[in-house]
Order: sequence, then structure tokens, then C-alpha cells
Amino acid sequence: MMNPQLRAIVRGMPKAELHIHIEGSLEPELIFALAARNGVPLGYESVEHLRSAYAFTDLQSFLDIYYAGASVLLKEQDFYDMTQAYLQRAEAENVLHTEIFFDPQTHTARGVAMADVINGIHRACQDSPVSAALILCFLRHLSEEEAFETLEDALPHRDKFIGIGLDSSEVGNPPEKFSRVFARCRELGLHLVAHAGEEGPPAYIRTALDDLQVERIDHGVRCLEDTELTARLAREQIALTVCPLSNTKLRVFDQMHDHNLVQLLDAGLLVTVNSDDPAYFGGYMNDNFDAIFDALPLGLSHAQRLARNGFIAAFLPQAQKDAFLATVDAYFAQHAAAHGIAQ
Ligand SMILES: Nc1ncnc2[nH]cnc12
Ligand SMILES: [Zn+2]
Repeated sequence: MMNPQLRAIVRGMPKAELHIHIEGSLEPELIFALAARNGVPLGYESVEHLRSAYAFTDLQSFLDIYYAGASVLLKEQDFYDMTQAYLQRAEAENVLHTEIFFDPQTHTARGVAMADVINGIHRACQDSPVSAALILCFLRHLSEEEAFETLEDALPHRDKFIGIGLDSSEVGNPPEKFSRVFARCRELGLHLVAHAGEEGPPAYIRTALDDLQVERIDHGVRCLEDTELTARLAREQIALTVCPLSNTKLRVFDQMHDHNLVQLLDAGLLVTVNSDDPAYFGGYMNDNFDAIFDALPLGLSHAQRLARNGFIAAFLPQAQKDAFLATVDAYFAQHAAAHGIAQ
């Protein structure tokens, strides 16, 4: 277990979160409240029954329940309430900047208007003191044509999101399935990211870089199976948005002790720590940091490096990044000295 001083420093340090699916922040209590408000029937009789169904064996077993949970979101206010709850939690955990994924196809397929999805999430971001930006994700189990339709539907709201991503069932849906829609988004000046190398092979990380030209890889933990790819990710300082609790809950690693985060750092990679779907995987940012610092040989210098990496990898203007990085460094200078820990 991590010593209590280090735990306090890690919990209090300024953080950026770059991999959070807003629908994955929907807590069972809010699912029940929204189901009642909207008259949506749920197949579970109580919050406890729903929570006890959160026993996943792989990504797909999680996605099935995650899409079912999202079915209670119907109105703009529902998207606002969900996002506001996440941002309050983020603020309480010293997250200063967050880049939030949302899955519009999960909602538009049920007849919800794109405007209600985007406006609800965006309005909550504007009302929060946390710096927040949105990344629209295409569902990779659907077709590229459907991704193009979703993009068209979202373009009237182009000013409310900064980038696009690719998520849902990875294996069998390689990045190159979406080459043309990503090329179009690049022309539009959007930032590009994709989930790759979570359950899928290192080849998917390569095609995300070469065919989609993404700027960050979401997860990417399987890169270590390919030394040449790992060297490239290190050389180009492509950020990996790693999600430790997600990886153990979805059995990418059996236990946190087996997680390869330290090897990723030792390979010189730009590793960041994120929560992915905090309502489903047992916690938000600080729970993820607690879990890795408890299970892995990590110390104060790793904490500072991970905090810095989040801001370095963020889609922020350089001046804003520099200001956040100065805040991180000042925090560590002050707290390391106060706790008598050598930096
Ligand atoms: N971890 C994950 N991988 C792929 N798609 C997702 N959608 C929400 N969480 C996801
Ligand atoms: Zn994810």
C-alpha cells in the first residue's frame, strides 16, 4: 500500500482527464432517477440489482449494459444533469481540465435529437469551473456511412466540440474501416483520437496512426507486444490515455499488479491516467491513481510525471498548457518540501 503522505499528494495534485465517456459516468442512482422522470422501463428492480450486474468478462459484456444504462437519457436536461454530476466529481478530485467523449449514435438511434445531446452536455461544461472540451465518438461497430451521417448531423454544432474519436467493440472493427470519415474530420480542423490496442492487436494502433492519423491513442496498452511500434510511440511522443481500473474490470489485465503501466513509462511513452467509465469500473480519477499507486512500484516522481503528461497531451493552446504545467510543478515543489520528501 502507498504511504498516506504520498496518497494525499496524489489525490490533491492538479490533473487533466483525457479519456472519460460521459455516458460511463452515469451512476445507477441517476439511471433510476432519470428512468422514473422519463417513464423508461428498466430491467432491474433496484439500484443494488443494477450495480450487481456490473460483473464484466470483457469489453462487449460491459458495452451491452452501458448502452442499456444510456437508454434513460432522452431530454436535453438529462444530458445536462449527467454532465454536471461528472464535472462536480472532477472538480472535487482536482481535475482542472477534462476532454469528454460522448457517443451521439447511442442516442440518435433512439430518436433523441443531436441538438439535445450536444447542447445538454455543452451547457453543463459552460456552467462548470472546470476547463472542459468535447470529443464526439463514432461507434465502430456501426458503418462508416453511419459515421458520415452522424458527422453531418453534428456539424451545425461544430463550435461545441474540438475533436472526434472512435469507440465501442474493437476486435473486428479496425481503425481503417473509418479512414474516409477521419480524413474529412481532419479537413474540418477537428482533433483526432481513437481507441486502439485495448483488446485489439498492436496492428490497430499502427493503422490508427497511419490511416486515421490520430494524435492520441486511447488505451494502447497492447503496444508493448510490438517493440518497433513502442519505439515509434516513444519517439513521436504519441500520448496513450490509459485507464487502469477499466483494464482490470474488463480483464485486459487480471489484477492491477499485472498492469503494464510502469513498463509503458519505462519505455519512454507519454502515459496518462484516466477513468474511462467511472460509474461502471469502480471509480473516478483518484480511485484510478490510488489503485495504481497501491499495486505498482510508483513514487512521487511518477506522480508528477503522470500529472504533467495529462496537460502535455491535452488539446489546449500552448500558453494554457504552460500555465497548467507551472501549477503542477509549483504544487509538487510545495508539497514535496512540506512533507520532507526529496523531489
Ligand atoms: N473502454 C471502452 N472501449 C471501447 N468503447 C467504449 N465505450 C465506453 N467505454 C469504452
Ligand atoms: Zn474508452
